[in-house]
Amino acid sequence: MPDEPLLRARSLSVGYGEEPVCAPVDLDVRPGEGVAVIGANGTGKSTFLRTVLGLQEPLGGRVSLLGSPPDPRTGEVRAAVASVLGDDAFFPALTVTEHLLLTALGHRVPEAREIVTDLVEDFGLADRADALPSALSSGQRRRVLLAAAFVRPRSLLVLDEPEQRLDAGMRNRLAEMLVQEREDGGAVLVASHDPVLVERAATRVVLLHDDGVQVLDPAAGAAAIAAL
Ligand SMILES: Nc1ncnc2c1ncn2[C@@H]1O[C@H](COP(=O)(O)OP(=O)(O)OP(=O)(O)O)[C@@H](O)[C@H]1O
Repeated sequence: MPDEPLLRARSLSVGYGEEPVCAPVDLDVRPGEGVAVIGANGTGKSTFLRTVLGLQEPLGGRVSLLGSPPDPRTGEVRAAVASVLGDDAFFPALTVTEHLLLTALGHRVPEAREIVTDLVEDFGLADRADALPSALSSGQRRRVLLAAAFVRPRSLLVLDEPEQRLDAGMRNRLAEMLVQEREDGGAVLVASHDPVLVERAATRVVLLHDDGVQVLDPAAGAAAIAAL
């Protein structure tokens, strides 16, 4: 279907057991859009992201990713959807550069070495390029995980609180990268507590509550974060 969004949720209820963690969500995410999901701690942002990625079952309603029920195992989803959630998994004997090269080569990125070198620079890791994960700070490990999402082809980028453990300079650069992503026709879905990131990178904001879901413009979304 030509008008099919990358992601569509209709009355999507997410949670654990029988218990929804927030009100049902309606959402479409299309190329060129940046959607930020905001809300107080425990309102279901991560649960929502995991559900739309097919990592957990919805409690009710409908969700489609690339036009089908989300399944992270399909080649189509693996090729088009890059995500960084809360997990922190590394090969202990591979350096920063080797992790990024592995990801790039696994996704058949042409000129992988050049792209990895540029991203190592963009993520402020040039002086740690040959370091093993055990020799990185927590913020540097976070940068490697984020760089791995940017090193591979993608139509939809899904990030769960990417600002975590990043300093102010890196948060600003990340916001710029997300704007560029949209301007290049990519789509971004990001859960965040960072008002600056949300105001700059989002085109639309979804505020999760127990009793309802509000759609806000980016400035109102940033103000809502400050008031949580
Ligand atoms: N595996 C689980 N089993 C049962 N309940 C869970 C599980 N994981 C999370 N929860 C609960 O679900 C609710 C939503 O959690 P979630 O992590 O989605 O919130 P969040 O909005 O991402 O929070 P934060 O801003 O703190 O990251 C919370 O009340 C949490 O305690």
